[in-house]
Amino acid sequence: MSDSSWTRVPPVPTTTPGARPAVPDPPVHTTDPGLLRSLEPLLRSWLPRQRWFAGKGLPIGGFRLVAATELMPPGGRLGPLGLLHVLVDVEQPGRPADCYQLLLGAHPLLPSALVRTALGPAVGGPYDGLTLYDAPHDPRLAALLLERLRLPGRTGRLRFTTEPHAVFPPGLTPRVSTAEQSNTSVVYGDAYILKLFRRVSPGTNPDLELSLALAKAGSQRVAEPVAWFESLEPGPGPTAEEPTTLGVLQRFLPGSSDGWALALASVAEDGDFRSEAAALGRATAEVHASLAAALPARALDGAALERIAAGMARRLDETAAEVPAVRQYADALRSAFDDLAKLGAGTLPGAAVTAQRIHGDLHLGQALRRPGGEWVLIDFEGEPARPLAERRGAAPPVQDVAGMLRSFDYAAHHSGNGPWAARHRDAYCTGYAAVSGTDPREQPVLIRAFETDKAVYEARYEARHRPAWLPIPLSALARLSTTAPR
Ligand SMILES: Nc1ncnc2c1ncn2[C@@H]1O[C@H](COP(=O)(O)OP(=O)(O)O)[C@@H](O)[C@H]1O
Ligand SMILES: O=P(O)(O)O[C@H]1O[C@H](CO)[C@@H](O[C@H]2O[C@H](CO)[C@@H](O)[C@H](O)[C@H]2O)[C@H](O)[C@H]1O
Repeated sequence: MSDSSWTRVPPVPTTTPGARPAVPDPPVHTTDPGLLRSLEPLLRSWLPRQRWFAGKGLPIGGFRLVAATELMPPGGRLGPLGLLHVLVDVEQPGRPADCYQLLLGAHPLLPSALVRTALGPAVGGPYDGLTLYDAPHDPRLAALLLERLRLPGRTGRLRFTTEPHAVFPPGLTPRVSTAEQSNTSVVYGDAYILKLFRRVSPGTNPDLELSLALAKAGSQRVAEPVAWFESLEPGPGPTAEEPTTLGVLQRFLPGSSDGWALALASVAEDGDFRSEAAALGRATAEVHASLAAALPARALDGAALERIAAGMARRLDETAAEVPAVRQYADALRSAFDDLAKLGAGTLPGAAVTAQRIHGDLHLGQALRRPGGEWVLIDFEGEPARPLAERRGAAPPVQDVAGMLRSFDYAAHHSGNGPWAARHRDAYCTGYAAVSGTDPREQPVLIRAFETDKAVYEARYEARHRPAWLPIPLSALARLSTTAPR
């Protein structure tokens, strides 16, 4: 992203529901090195404590202010009343700089409800003497963000887009979602949910791209995006001209339960969740069909399959180097990827494989069951650890199926009921096959390779974030290392 800038903008005008007044004239950009100097000591201590901070355990080398923009309430003035929007690059040894989105409030004296969200008092710079805190937790500033989202247009280098039919009623009470998350979400009056991406990559986030494509195709399997905002700061590489997605406001699905919670409840009572699992399989296949129709899809040639297999083998090697417990299985697991490459080379038989846009990180927690029983898929971001270009590429849909099969295994092993997994994995595949016409169980080489790749990813994820859960993917790797495809 480009030179540092600090943007102070005029107040957002008051609006009435449905009205779309123009956004004020372009604001003034100023460079203020004092701002970064005052933020630095606070960020050094606060950032590593955030769940979404990717570089945990590594020292922070330095910061680079990408952009700072102050959003103002109607009639507001700078300082305690505004919301400071910051994009900052964080440099750490051994990894490319990560760009984080911060939304900060500043106040001389924090109310007790906000104390735990404090970064600390700023010393020097434009906020000297004010305590900075995480703005999404402040209902006043969260409401200000929603107010800004209802007005399409630019504020500095931030661009706000609103779907023409979206009408936000006034007075929606904001609350930060307590779900364990990679990002931060604010729920407004059980009507909308605003997901604020924390670690941002230049370009369009697939969560916006895919849920918008599905909604525009009339799919009922997605929560419709109604507004979003982006940074117009140019980024490096091929997406330099594309805006960077920062936040997406979607319809909230009240009364829905996530698949992980439902599955855990079923495992605990050794219950029968098979009709729900089959419905989820059907929903997955419907989403795949809609994505294949809306966005490019193609048949994969042998060389492409061999490249996919090589990528899986590389990730296995990287994971074995990072997670010692994986090493004992590595040689045996490589056979899964060798078989996939042989499928590509034509020395193992198998049906043609297509690639298309997919969910990319499908698991039970990414499926919401509405009160009427219909499943909706959320969070189309892909695996957060993969580069954006890879997450936006086409991939075989069996990758999503494998992700969900892993999730049934997770739910069962989490509560020590292995047989539950087998029954529900079968039911999910039956549902998927009924709609797609392709039964994943009849593609043993493909499913074993993708399941292995996912379990390898999970081993690294758990080692980094939840070491106590590492035995779950390890037990899958043990199974997959001895299971030849059926
Ligand atoms: N449209 C929605 N309606 C209701 N709840 C939602 C909706 N979208 C997300 N959620 C809730 O918010 C949680 C986090 O959303 P998600 O998109 O998975 O964020 P993250 O990428 O940060 O993990 C979900 O587990 C779900 O409980
Ligand atoms: O939902 P996220 O996009 O943050 O996905 C990441 O975190 C998930 C855990 O919250 C992780 O999923 C793994 O644990 C789940 C149970 O908590 C399980 O259902 C999944 O099958 C398992 O992969 C996901 O891998 C990670 O990308």
